[in-house]
Amino acid sequence: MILSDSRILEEIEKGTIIIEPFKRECLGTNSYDVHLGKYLATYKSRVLDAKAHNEIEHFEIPKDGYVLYPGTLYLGVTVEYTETHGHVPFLEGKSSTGRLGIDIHATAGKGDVGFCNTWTLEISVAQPVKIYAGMPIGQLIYFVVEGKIETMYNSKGNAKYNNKTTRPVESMMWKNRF
Ligand SMILES: Nc1ccn([C@H]2C[C@H](O)[C@@H](COP(=O)(O)OP(=O)(O)OP(=O)(O)O)O2)c(=O)n1
Repeated sequence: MILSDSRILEEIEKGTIIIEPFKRECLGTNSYDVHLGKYLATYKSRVLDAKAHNEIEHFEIPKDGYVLYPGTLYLGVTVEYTETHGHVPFLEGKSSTGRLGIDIHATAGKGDVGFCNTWTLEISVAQPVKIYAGMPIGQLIYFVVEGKIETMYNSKGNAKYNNKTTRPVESMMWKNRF
């Protein structure tokens, strides 16, 4: 089950869903629109190593926009900081971004119960496209979770992406033992 607009509002009232900043006009029928933050990042190395800590460099999107090109993975970040304490948040694209050939996640759309942070976007594009800080970039939807949560994401010793930030965060795969 996906939360409706009125249920999302109820959860916000209770404090079990936090979206900052929150604007009523960004609330859709059963989703909330999130926006592209001003920081982007790319990996320093062209060849990434899944066992290594691949470093990124951050840069700001200029006021008059920044052109993204195919063949490069850009890490972006939502303007919105979110907390979700009782539901499973999912980050989805928007039809309007998809129609511009912009993918906002490579494989991960699901969030965890207890995730408290801005969302890192794994951006790739089908053809060159200019993007702007503050543009609508995706939407959050909230699923009802079935069953008791034993380990909330925010208390999990190995939660890798819960350190509050306004910048995109690189892959922390290197922290996994494999
Ligand atoms: N495009 C996405 C998808 C998810 N997340 C956030 C919300 C999730 O709660 C958190 C962790 O996502 P995953 O569980 O998919 O990531 P991992 O399994 O790699 O990390 P961990 O071991 O920390 O769970 O990252 C994000 O910022 N951007």
